[in-house]
Amino acid sequence: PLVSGKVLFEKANEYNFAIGAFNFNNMEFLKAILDAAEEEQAPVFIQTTESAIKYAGIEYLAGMVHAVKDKYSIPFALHLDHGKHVETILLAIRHGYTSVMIDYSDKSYEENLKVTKYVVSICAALGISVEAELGKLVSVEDEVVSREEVLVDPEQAKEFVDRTGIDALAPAIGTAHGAFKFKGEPKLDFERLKKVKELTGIALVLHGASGVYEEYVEKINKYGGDIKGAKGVPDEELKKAVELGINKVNTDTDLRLAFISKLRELMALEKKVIDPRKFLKPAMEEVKNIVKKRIRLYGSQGKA
Ligand SMILES: O=C(COP(=O)(O)O)NO
Ligand SMILES: [Ca+2]
Ligand code: NA
Ligand SMILES: [Zn+2]
Repeated sequence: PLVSGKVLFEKANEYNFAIGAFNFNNMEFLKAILDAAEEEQAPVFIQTTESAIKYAGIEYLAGMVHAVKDKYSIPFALHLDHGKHVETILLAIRHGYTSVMIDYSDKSYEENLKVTKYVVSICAALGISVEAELGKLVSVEDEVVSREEVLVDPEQAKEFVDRTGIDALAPAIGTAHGAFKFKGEPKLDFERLKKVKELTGIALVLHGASGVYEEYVEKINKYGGDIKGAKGVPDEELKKAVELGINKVNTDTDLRLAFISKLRELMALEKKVIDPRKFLKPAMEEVKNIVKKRIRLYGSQGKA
């Protein structure tokens, strides 16, 4: 059933595992994610960004979720990912979202604090969980920016959590969105993550966490794509981040790579097909497979 993100954050934080937060913007991805989670008996966050809402319309996205919510035995939250505008937060609440992220990490600390407090005051009354972010999601290649400038400051995180009352915090520790996370070797600031957990004790969220697996990158390049140099967070690093206190792992790029690699392959090989379902169904299966793999990596299988 559809539940508040609060119960998911609390359980993952208490039992020290992570819950997958998988992005969707259409029926195929939504069905693949929920079917995978049901088969793994794992709780999940299903989440939409503001651009997903622009693409499909919130009525379609929220409507599909509410239509199927009682078909699944696992608890799952419908989460607004990277809510950059309070208006979007309010729209999501009106459409039955059960968790929201207010992302003011690109604004001043004071601005982030003020708006986050306001969102918490609304959501707390409604039993809706609130996630916020501190620091910037940019891959920290030393020559580009100094780590201090962009990564989360653990002391500041402590004050931010105490003054806002958020349910979960996304601390920037060196990851970045998309398929090109690192130029050199992947580098997550585990010391910083450890300090944030010790000081705040709350549920933590890792953004830009996709693994960007070689098999999908190669397949995309083989069948007409060109994403050479794509690199993500290695499984071992991800596991270490979960051990150090990450409780929600945002996963978007891995699902895209799985879907597109299968789509490109079939588009290249099946020259007589004109029924989209002949391509979309196998592509959905690929998404389901990668979601199951990531659920197991996060340690949340069987934790429904
Ligand atoms: O942080 C993410 C997704 O990150 P990836 O691009 O690594 O899947 N969504 O909010
Ligand atoms: Ca951000
Ligand atoms: Na989020
Ligand atoms: Zn993100």
